[in-house]
Amino acid sequence: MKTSNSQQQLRQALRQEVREKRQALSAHFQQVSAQSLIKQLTTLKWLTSAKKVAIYLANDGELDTSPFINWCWQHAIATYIPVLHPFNPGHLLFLHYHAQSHMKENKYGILEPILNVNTVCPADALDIIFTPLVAFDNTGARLGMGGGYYDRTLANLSSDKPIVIGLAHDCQQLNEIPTEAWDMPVPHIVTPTHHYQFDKPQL
Ligand SMILES: Nc1nc2c(c(=O)[nH]1)N(C=O)[C@@H](CNc1ccc(C(=O)N[C@@H](CCC(=O)O)C(=O)O)cc1)CN2
Ligand SMILES: Nc1ncnc2c1ncn2[C@@H]1O[C@H](COP(=O)(O)OP(=O)(O)OP(=O)(O)O)[C@@H](O)[C@H]1O
Repeated sequence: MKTSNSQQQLRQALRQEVREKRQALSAHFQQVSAQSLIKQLTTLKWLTSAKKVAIYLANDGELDTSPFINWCWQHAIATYIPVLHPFNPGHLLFLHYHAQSHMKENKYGILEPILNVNTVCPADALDIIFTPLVAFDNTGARLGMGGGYYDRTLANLSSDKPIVIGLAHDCQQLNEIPTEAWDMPVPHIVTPTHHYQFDKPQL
């Protein structure tokens, strides 16, 4: 797909700016934010009936999800973590993640469970997909790390079943993200202080 170089440069500059902001957050702020995130998420009605959720392990100053993952385990909710697809570049698999999971670093230095086809969950079979993101705006536009992994995952969902919820620090909100045709907006963003809900655009 053809897109202007200046728009790509702007997106790259916004990514860099927000990544630097979140990398600069203190360990204490990260801890407090992770606890506030649990408070926000546990009020969501979808969590009451959820059995399988996709989540991520924080990297690069992302909002720390580990206390929430523990909360899920205590409430019999199975957690799944993105693993870079071994044969299908740009795609993700979601693998069961539990206290005994054997982990290794992927090419980006992010921990992921060692591949085991028996513990893969198809994205459509998840109840909730919590996505990482670099920046979001007040229309629900989402800018990721630049690999297109979640754009592909969300574009390939064949049902409306998984609820898609982006997770971010408040400082990751921007006034406007210049979007591309392939960008998949998210209907919900949860931060430590807010739950933003975006309406589907009218066709
Ligand atoms: N915690 C977490 N896990 C995740 C994601 C994420 O955003 N956060 N992803 C969401 O998609 C996928 C990984 N996507 C990523 C894409 C680019 C880079 C990255 O660091 N890119 C470098 C260039 C690295 C290289 O190519 O050598 C860069 O942009 O500087 C990291 C993760 C799957 N797992
Ligand atoms: N559904 C798709 N099918 C094919 N290519 C795609 C799709 N979605 C995104 N891409 C490609 O992926 C590349 C990266 O896209 P983009 O910069 O928007 O990623 P991102 O949203 O920042 O990353 P992520 O989704 O992993 O968080 C682009 O070259 C884009 O063309």
